[in-house]
Amino acid sequence: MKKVTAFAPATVANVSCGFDILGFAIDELGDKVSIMSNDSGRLEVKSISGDGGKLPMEADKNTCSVAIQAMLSHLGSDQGFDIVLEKGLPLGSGMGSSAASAAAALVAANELLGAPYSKEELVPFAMEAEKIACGAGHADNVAPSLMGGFVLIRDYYPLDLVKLPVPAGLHCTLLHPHLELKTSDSRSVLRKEISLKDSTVQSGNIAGLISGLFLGDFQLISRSLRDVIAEPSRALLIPGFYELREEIRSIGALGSGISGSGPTIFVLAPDKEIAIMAGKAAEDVFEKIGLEVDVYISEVNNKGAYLLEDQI
Ligand SMILES: Nc1ncnc2c1ncn2[C@@H]1O[C@H](COP(=O)(O)OP(=O)(O)OP(=O)(O)O)[C@@H](O)[C@H]1O
Ligand SMILES: N[C@@H](CCO)C(=O)O
Repeated sequence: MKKVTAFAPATVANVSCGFDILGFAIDELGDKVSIMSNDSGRLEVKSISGDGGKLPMEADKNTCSVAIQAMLSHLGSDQGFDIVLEKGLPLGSGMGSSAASAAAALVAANELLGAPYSKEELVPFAMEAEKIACGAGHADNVAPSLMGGFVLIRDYYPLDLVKLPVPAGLHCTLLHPHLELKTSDSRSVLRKEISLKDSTVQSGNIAGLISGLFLGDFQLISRSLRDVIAEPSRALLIPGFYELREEIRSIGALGSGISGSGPTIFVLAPDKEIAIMAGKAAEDVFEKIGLEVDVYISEVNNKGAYLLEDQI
């Protein structure tokens, strides 16, 4: 039996001003999924490691199998698969953990089926899995995890994805304080209505951020990393958030914000040295609060999910 393994990276969704419409991918950190065809005609999650026993094995609850089922239904296929998931991402961290599982599973299963879909075409199937895990079928984790780089979701109905350029030198520091926040809970604290003024401010910033990526203008990117929609409600759930922001700006980073629905904080930096300094600043701030923090430094991953190895 042929076994195919794929890796899909962690992602930073929202990127401050792009609530539900912008995300980017990170290097190295991510989930691995191996898939093998079976004769049962069913999707069977055979094993999960790295999750502390917390994730569901049921095919209708795991994002790997839910995503593959959406793809098979679209193809009109009743092929069965055995699925093995190796979680590399912490749960409820804000690094797109459920999305990485779905993206890796889709890339592996797509390969076994003869690659009928491009990675962009796999995005809607991964969104079906996000509905199960997060309560909303948002694409700002699954699209960059599959496609790599910065991806803008210009519209959901119909889905319209735009891959954006990544300026040379741009680095990201991910700061993961040891707290767990569920995406569904962090979505429930959001205001349902926003004012005309906030809408204007947010539109200016998202337009500025995207222009900054195209122009490679770090100062414009820095001025645009501001969120008046989700951050004011969610920052209250992350101790030290505003104190860290001050430190981050003072060392020359471009800015910081909540990664996805948190509690991970992302920092954008113009080079690796400042990205490392941001990690040290975070360790100091969180030590004072008594919280442990994991620090990951990465360039923006322009490749997205990929096949690891084929075994016969
Ligand atoms: N393979 C999986 N199958 C089912 N549920 C999963 C899987 N991987 C993660 N989850 C769960 O999905 C839920 C949604 O959170 P997830 O872990 O994706 O959020 P996150 O990592 O905080 O990222 P973000 O805030 O960026 O969406 C969590 O309860 C998590 O335990
Ligand atoms: N855009 C989503 C991302 C969750 O990772 C949210 O902010 O809820």
